[in-house]
Amino acid sequence: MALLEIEDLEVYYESEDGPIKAVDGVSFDIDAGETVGIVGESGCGKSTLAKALIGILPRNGYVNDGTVRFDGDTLTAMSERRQRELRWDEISLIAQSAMNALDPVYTIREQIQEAIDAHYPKMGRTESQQKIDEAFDLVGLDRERQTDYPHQFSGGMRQRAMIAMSLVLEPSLILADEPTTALDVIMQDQILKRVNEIQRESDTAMMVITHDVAVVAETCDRIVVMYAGEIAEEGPASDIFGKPYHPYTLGLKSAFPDIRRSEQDLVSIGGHPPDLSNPPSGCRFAERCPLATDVCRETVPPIREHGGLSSRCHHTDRIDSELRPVSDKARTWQNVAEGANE
Ligand SMILES: Nc1ncnc2c1ncn2[C@@H]1O[C@H](COP(=O)(O)OP(=O)(O)OP(=O)(O)O)[C@@H](O)[C@H]1O
Repeated sequence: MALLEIEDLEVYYESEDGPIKAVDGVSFDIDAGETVGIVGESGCGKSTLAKALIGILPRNGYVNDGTVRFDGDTLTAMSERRQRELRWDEISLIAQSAMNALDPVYTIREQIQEAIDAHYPKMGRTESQQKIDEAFDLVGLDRERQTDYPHQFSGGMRQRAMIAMSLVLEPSLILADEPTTALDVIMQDQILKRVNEIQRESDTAMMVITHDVAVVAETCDRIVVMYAGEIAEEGPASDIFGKPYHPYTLGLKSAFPDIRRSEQDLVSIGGHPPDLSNPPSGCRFAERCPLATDVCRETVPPIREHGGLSSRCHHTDRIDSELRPVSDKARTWQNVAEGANE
């Protein structure tokens, strides 16, 4: 049994134009100790998915259908109170705004101590101090800085402190929503690798949410690529980055600079994701896809398997010959938006 099982999950937002289908029929599992990356452009439903998993959707958001099981318990059938308890005990969120979540009037140590007190009210001071020291060591922060206030920390250090705070509580699952957005690339890489090591030592599962595929390339075991509320493609990280079979993944991959290659076109996928209150009836990516034909615009694509990959595309058989060779050229993606392949 997987630690987290998501089955046909639908998470919608109420709006004047009808429900916004931010997550629309998403299914995947995360095993204990596994790191799964959720990637996709802004607005594809990544944060909504994370918020639904731990029951912190905004007032107009709701789980329309589907189930989420955590360690065998069905989260989607639980009261919000029970979900909250579980969230504190077992699932920890490192949110986009984590860096700013520290309270300016308390020292870092006091804030971590408070989190420990809330979770483990019976733990003595010596043990909790030991845990804080260990957590500081793990994220590479100097123990002597525990008595600093947040403003004495740089952005990167504040983020490390937040990660230390979530690790001290020993969750079984860490949800990291754009955990390193505000940091430079080298720092991002260092922190994620460190969290990765810690997580492997303790068998903690992790779900990393990001729009930057490079961030998750080395740290994740498996990648789920989301587009317009659906899973476009999923599979082992090595295949997703090495040889994906969904046009969107190819575009996304080319849109991020590869530091190992010196000469590279700056690629951006032309056009915009569809309106999620009225998504297209066929493939949601068709309008921006260089391979799209009539069948894509009319019929929901089947899920095709290529090795370990599952790709929701009508034309996976044309990827190798037609798209892969030109996927890193800017014009491949620009022409579509300009209607050149109609
Ligand atoms: N409170 C809300 N009310 C209505 N629609 C919302 C709300 N929050 C998000 N949405 C919509 O739901 C869709 C998915 O948004 P979500 O924030 O989950 O995407 P995302 O992939 O996490 O984007 P980002 O990377 O920018 O955070 C978008 O179309 C967004 O406009």
